[in-house]
Amino acid sequence: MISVRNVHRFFGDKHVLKDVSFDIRPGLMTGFVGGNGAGKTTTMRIILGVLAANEGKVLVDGHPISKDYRANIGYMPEERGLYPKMKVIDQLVYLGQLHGMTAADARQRSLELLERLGLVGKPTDTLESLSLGNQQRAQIAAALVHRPAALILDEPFSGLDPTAVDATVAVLRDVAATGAPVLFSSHQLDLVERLCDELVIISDGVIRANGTRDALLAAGNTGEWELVSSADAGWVRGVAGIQVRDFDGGYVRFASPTEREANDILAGALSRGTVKSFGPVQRSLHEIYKEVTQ
Ligand SMILES: Nc1ncnc2c1ncn2[C@@H]1O[C@H](COP(=O)(O)OP(=O)(O)OP(=O)(O)O)[C@@H](O)[C@H]1O
Repeated sequence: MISVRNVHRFFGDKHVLKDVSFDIRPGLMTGFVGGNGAGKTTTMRIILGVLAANEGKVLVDGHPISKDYRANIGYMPEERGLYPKMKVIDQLVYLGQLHGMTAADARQRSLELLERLGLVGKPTDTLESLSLGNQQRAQIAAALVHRPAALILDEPFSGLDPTAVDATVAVLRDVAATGAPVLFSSHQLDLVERLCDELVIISDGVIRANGTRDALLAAGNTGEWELVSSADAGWVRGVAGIQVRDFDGGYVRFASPTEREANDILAGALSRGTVKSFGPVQRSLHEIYKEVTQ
């Protein structure tokens, strides 16, 4: 597990990371979410050691992160790192060799990654001759070629089409399944909600929320329920203890003191007709994000 502990960072007198602490657990995908300038890239650079913290530390399994561990992290930097004029396959093999792989192993792994990531184009194409989305796939392959022990990816999904997102997620999940901690930053909350196991929300250099995605979404429970039935749902307005918030024909949205009373409404609807849908109203990650970052 990678742990960021009480990290502060200043640029001049600008305090851009304020007591930042969170964990990146092995085997899981952790989404790092925050608006422009929130501090995501700065935090990632500090984990990688390309930037120093003014205060605080980065630990791996409770010990200060070592040079060797850092060298073995698969990193996709914000500024991307590949050479535009060099052939994609040559760069990947070169990066693999820098990490101690044989040329043959690096080539095999690179070709396998490019195929899995669905690179449209030839591995022998230069980076600059590829479309932006395909360049992005090559950059992702570059972070993965040496079978890293951990992954830190700055906006890996930006510019990818939905098919490429799915292919990338499948590959990242495979890396996580080897026990690697995986951290990725993103502005795309819908993607983060779908993809990550854990979430860290940062704004203005402060961690605003942190935990499993399911726990964060559950905390977004509103105590309200929605029901869509074939019969008119007007009768719900007469049920003691239930507050109807919205009502239109077979649709009703109501607040219920407990799940039990909400289920009684479901039973009542079933006795009057068929039920198309029923369930708690949950706030989206987008709504939770807006609330905690305000
Ligand atoms: N080298 C630097 N010198 C001065 N200020 C910097 C430097 N790097 C980052 N900052 C400032 O630190 C703050 C955090 O920036 P950072 O790049 O970490 O944010 P971010 O969350 O990654 O944003 P984005 O989503 O826009 O990439 C910003 O106010 C930025 O201007």
